[in-house]
Amino acid sequence: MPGRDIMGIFSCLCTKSHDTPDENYELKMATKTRVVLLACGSFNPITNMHLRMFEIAKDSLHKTGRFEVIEGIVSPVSDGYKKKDLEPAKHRCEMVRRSLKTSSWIRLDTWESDQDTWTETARILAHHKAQQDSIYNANELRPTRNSELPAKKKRKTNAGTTHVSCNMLHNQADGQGPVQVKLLCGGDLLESFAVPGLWKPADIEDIVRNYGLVCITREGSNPSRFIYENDVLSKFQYNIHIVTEWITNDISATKIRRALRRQESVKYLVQDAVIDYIMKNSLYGVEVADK
Ligand SMILES: Nc1ncnc2c1ncn2[C@@H]1O[C@H](COP(=O)(O)OP(=O)(O)OP(=O)(O)O)[C@@H](O)[C@H]1O
Ligand SMILES: NC(=O)c1ccc[n+]([C@@H]2O[C@H](COP(=O)(O)O)[C@@H](O)[C@H]2O)c1
Ligand SMILES: [Zn+2]
Repeated sequence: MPGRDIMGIFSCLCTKSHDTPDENYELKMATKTRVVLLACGSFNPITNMHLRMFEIAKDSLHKTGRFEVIEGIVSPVSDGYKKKDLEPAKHRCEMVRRSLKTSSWIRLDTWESDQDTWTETARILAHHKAQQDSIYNANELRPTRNSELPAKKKRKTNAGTTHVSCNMLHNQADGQGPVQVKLLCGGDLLESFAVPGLWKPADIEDIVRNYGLVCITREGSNPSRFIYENDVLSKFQYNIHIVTEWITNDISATKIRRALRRQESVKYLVQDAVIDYIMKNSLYGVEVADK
């Protein structure tokens, strides 16, 4: 008789009994989904608000009691994005790297910025999901060929069939399920989904259906209303986590670049290590006094 998993979603034919909740049932129900937060953007340059975004999102996901955020990834867009005033990726990445020196859980990933051409965000998510899955498979899944299973666990399967789905089921039930990679963004990025021709409808659906979004409110955006007005986003609303940032801070990279161009201070708006780097490399039109 097919087993019944604790969430009522999966079933399998293995020897483990799913029919009666075991003594670890409550524990299993409390098991958290591990999440990697992926932020895509220009980071031109990275600001304190980009960094805050990760902290706010992590707190909010943890408060649900359902998620454990295990890593944050900053993925700067490649030079192929060709946005106005975009500094070369090597500079943007170096500023990200330096600004993350004080974080124990957020890291720079240069896979996207290393590409010669611009890459759609759905492809970036797919890349990082594949990375996570390969770690998961190597460390935890360890697919067992049916022939290697202990005799009492052998089942009638096609000879040599890999016992993956069943192992996966148990790993999930044991809380060791695959890591989810969610797109972390501000309200403006979410609302850019409505800009004609900017995002493929299939990519939008892929992102919200297969990955999930964590969206931080931002001055001038109303993510809840935006989702309400969009059929696809409404359908997958369960996979979109909106976080209201009450300590509002309207830092934007555009404003930072403007201030720098005008030789105004940006101290306490971006990390000191980033300011140092901007000064040393005369980025964003900064004129260095002793030059
Ligand atoms: N103040 C903020 N509040 C919430 N989200 C933000 C904020 N600043 C940036 N983000 C988010 O960070 C991600 C990367 O954004 P991006 O690099 O475009 O920064 P930006 O400040 O919007 O820069 P620019 O002004 O050059 O567009 C996006 O998802 C964006 O919505
Ligand atoms: N179709 C898409 O996948 C698509 C379209 C527009 C922007 N984006 C991404 O959104 C981010 C926007 O960053 P900016 O706000 O700095 O332009 C970038 O990472 C960019 O690659 C993706
Ligand atoms: Zn932006």
